[in-house]
Amino acid sequence: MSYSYLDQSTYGKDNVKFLKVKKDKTNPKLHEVMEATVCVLLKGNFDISYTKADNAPVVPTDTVKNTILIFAKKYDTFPIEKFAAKLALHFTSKYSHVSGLTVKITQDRWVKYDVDGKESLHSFVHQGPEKKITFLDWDKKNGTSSYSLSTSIKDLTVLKSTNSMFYGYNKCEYTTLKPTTDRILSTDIFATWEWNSSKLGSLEAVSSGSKDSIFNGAYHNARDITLDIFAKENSPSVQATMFNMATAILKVAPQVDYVSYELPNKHYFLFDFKWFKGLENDNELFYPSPHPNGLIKCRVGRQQAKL
Ligand SMILES: O=c1[nH]c(=O)c2[nH]c(=O)[nH]c2[nH]1
Repeated sequence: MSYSYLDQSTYGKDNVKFLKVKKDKTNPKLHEVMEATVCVLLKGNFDISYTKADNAPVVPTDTVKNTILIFAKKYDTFPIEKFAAKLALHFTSKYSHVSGLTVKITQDRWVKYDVDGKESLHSFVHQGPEKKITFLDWDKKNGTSSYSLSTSIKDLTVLKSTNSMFYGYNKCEYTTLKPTTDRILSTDIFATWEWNSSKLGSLEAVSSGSKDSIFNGAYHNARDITLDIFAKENSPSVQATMFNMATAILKVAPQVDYVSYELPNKHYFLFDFKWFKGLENDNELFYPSPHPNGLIKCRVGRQQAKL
């Protein structure tokens, strides 16, 4: 009897990068670029490669990389949720011992800019660290209508210079924070919406493109709602604001079951100049305090209708 056993395993290729130019000869306005980073990790019966040093079942990670790039060339990569489903169906049907997989695709944000008052047909500005991410986790045994799929916006950095408050919190002998009705609020938005696979449709339907408008609509709605509420609300706290954002997204995305936010509270502290000839500071001069930062998370679901 051996001392150990293989409890879990998965493997594949991470950081597979490509830039795809989507050309449309009939309508040059539809010309787009996608820069993406893909991670595909296979699940299945690869046990002997770990326990017996037998590589017979191993689909090399190099093959996984080549497949991702060939598929990116041959098929539409927009939206990334569809491309993830396409890859998932391929790896699980091509190799019978692959029982499932995870696919993560991270898309850079390249946006066309205006030249002479008109949107350029082919020149883009990179929007910094902001990303769109999709994550698919699927086990073949559950059938193609049962999978776990989510989409996120990550690292969208925002700041508002007023209309943010924080007061009424618990106070004890450790509390030094002063309540405020006017502070800086800044965060790196990380929002995730989790799809209900039975409402969305099978992986075949997702990979066929018939759900593209649902994915595109949810992404644009989630981004707009996040930025809109951030700007419009006189925020009582990060907690209350993120809950309102999540609720608003659930209202417009019926195929989504949960919306999560993970928001650092990137503090900017008012500098006290009173020591300098009593100089007043009317919420004008702050110093960024990158650490420690608050970190506030929530996952919001839809209330079941009461019978
Ligand atoms: O919006 C906030 N939520 C908190 O929980 C918190 N805690 C803190 O010190 N400042 C803030 N701000």
